[in-house]
Parts: sequence; structure tokens; C-alpha cells
Amino acid sequence: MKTIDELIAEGVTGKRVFVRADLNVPLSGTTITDDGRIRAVQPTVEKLVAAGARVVVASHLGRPKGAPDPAFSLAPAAARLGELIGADVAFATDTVGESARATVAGLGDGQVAVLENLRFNPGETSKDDAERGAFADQLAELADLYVGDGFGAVHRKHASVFDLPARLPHAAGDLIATEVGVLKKLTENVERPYAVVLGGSKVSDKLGVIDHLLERADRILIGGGMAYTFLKAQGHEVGSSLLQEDQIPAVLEYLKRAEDKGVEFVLPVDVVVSETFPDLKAKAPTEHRTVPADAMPAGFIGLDNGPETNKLYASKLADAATVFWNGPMGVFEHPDYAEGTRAVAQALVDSSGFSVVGGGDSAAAVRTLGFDENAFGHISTGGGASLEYLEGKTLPGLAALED
Ligand SMILES: Nc1ncnc2c1ncn2[C@@H]1O[C@H](COP(=O)(O)OP(=O)(O)O)[C@@H](O)[C@H]1O
Ligand SMILES: O=C(OP(=O)(O)O)[C@H](O)COP(=O)(O)O
Repeated sequence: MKTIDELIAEGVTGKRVFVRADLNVPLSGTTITDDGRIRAVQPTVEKLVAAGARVVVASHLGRPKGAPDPAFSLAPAAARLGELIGADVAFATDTVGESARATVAGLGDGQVAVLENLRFNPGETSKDDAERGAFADQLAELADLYVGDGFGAVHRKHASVFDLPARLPHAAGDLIATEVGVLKKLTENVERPYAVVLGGSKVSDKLGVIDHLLERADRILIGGGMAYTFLKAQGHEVGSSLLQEDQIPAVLEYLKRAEDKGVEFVLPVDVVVSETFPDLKAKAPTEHRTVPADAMPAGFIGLDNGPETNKLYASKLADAATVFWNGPMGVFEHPDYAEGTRAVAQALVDSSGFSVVGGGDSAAAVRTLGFDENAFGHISTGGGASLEYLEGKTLPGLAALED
């Protein structure tokens, strides 16, 4: 992979450089609740600015349905990028339309623009190669060079991640280089005991990684929205909790294989439940209680690991030499359901092992709960991306950056 420094050395002054970032930041309305992913791409943007490039930053945000949706606008992220780099950042209100073309044409050397959410165009995420390719052709008209730096999205075979770099001279940004450098260590000689903590809400995306982890990890701790498919598979009531019913046979097979292989599989022993999903914006106190994980009342939603589980998980992490953690242990955005996530973060801070925290929300959780980023070995901007990297899968967004 060509580095951004090599690309700059070849000459970028006056050239339009498309930077595929991952600005998929958590929002409360239009307020960014954690700007970590914007700060992560800042060095790449600043290097290009200093070199006199005309920088066109593009990203997805959330999962809009292939059409404009103001709730998923990148305008707040563009404004924040401007604050961080201390310069005006132009914002195009579309992705490949009139506004994008005019905004890019208006850039001077060393100036920056952000395009509107790439996923407002159905071509971005299309499974049809031709449809994705047609969108990539339109994006390619906006730039002379391409820099891939959206590590959190490199596992997606999307137009801006996979098809566009094939159409332009390309390089990897500093964020991708750093992320890959750290994760590579976990695929080589990992120090044992190696524990992996999995939670979050993208259950269908991430359950499959356990198949691989059973060959690598010594301990697998499950929490967050992922736990309930396991509890259900064991025959327990899970009420209205997140559930991936079609994955129950796979989950039973994982539990059996873990036993055969001597991999320790740890599930919650108690959970915090409520009858309703909390309002994450108002954050008003909620009615909730802690119940044993094998005795959840019907109709209730599991929203966090309980205190006994928190103690158990801390004990399983205390002596781990290496820990990889993706996915919050509960709906940490609400204070009533943040303790499970806080407990795992604290356990990693207290342990002397090397810890990697991966994922947009996991990283945001660690920061918004007040932990010092430097207390962790590495905070990765990508959850799904780092899990798939650890699986040894070919990631479309990295493969596309190879020379
Ligand atoms: N029990 C649960 N039920 C529903 N959502 C949950 C639960 N536990 C955690 N979550 C949610 O998971 C989300 C993060 O999941 P995910 O996107 O998979 O993680 P990451 O971004 O770190 O990869 C958070 O918004 C959190 O509220
Ligand atoms: O938030 C992201 O991934 P993550 O939650 O696995 O860290 C990335 O921005 C990718 O988003 P996607 O999972 O909607 O493709």
C-alpha cells in the first residue's frame, strides 16, 4: 500500500484529493456526542491541506435507506472538522450532484470540503456491481487522487470504499496505517490468556466472528445485545430483548465447540431489565430492575449486564494478557444502563494486559464515561472492521488500496 506521505511526495498541490473517511459519529439530534472518528482522520486532512491539496472528504453516517434523510446529514460533522482544523470547511448538500460539483470546483489549494452522506445514494451500498460502479464513476469525476482513511468502513464492499480507488491513483491514510499496524499484532503472536469481549447491537453482523475466535481466544465474554440470543438458545426467557432467532442453531454449535476445545465461554448471570426502551435524548430516570439471567420476566427488555455479571467479567479480565473488546455491554447512552460497559472498561484499565477497544460506539462509550484514552493499549475506530481483520478476512477497503 502506498502511504499518504509517498502520495504527497509525488505532488498533490492543486490536485483534488478524495478522502474516504468514517465520520459515522454518534449524534443526539444534530449534536455530536463523541467526535473521536473526526479527530482520527484529522492528521490525514491536515497533511493534505499543508501540501496544498484540494481536499474532498466523504463518508457515510448511520444507515439511511439510499435517499436523503436530514436525520443522517453530515453537516454537523463538517462543522466539527472545521473547528478541529481551524479553517472554513465547505459543505456540499449532495454527494455527486450540482452542489458537490460546484463546491469542489470552488476549492482553492489547501482548502477542504465535505460531501453529504454517501448512503443518500443507493449506488453506494448496492450489491449490484454495475450500480455501484456507476456511482463510483460519478464520484471519480470529483477528484484526481484517492486516500482511503475510513478504517471503520473497510469491511464494506461499497462504492466509495471498494470501487472508487480502482478508478483513481490511491494511497492509505495515516489512520488506516495505524489501525492495521496494531491489529496485525493480535493476529500474530498474541500473548495469552487472550480474552475477547463481544456486545453491542449489530448482532447479525458480528455473531459469525465467534466461529473464528473459538480457534484463537482462551475466553469469550458475551454481553450487550448479543447476550440474549445465547440465553434464548439455552432455553431461557428473553422477553423483548434484541434477538437473532435464526442464529440459535449456530450459537448452540459455538457453545458445544467451546466446551470441546476448552475455550471458556462466559455469559451474563444477571441482567438489568425494563419494560420500555429508554429515551436516550432526555435521559430521564427509568423504571428498571436486576433479575437473574435465567429468570427474565416475559415482555421485559434486557438493557445491561447486572452487578454479579460485572464482578464475574472483571475477574475474567483481570489476568488476561491480551483483551479485544467490541460492543458496549448495555445501552450505555442512558445512565441507568451504563454500569456493565463501565465495569468492563474499568477492568481493562486495572489490568496490566494489552487491551484493544474497537468500534464507533465502544470507543465513544469509553470516552463519554470519562475514561482516559491513554489507559488502553489501542482504541480502534472500527468494530466490525477490526473483527473481520482479526478473522483474517480480505477487507474490500484494504484490498482496494493495494498497489
Ligand atoms: N441490551 C441491548 N439492547 C439494545 N441495544 C444495546 C444493548 N446493549 C448495547 N446496545 C447498543 O449497542 C450499540 C452499539 O453497538 P455496535 O454498533 O455493535 O457497537 P460498536 O459501534 O462499538 O461496534 C449502542 O448504541 C448500545 O446502546
Ligand atoms: O460504525 C461502524 O461500524 P462499527 O459499529 O462496527 O464500529 C462503521 O461506521 C460502519 O458502519 P456500518 O456498520 O453501518 O457499515
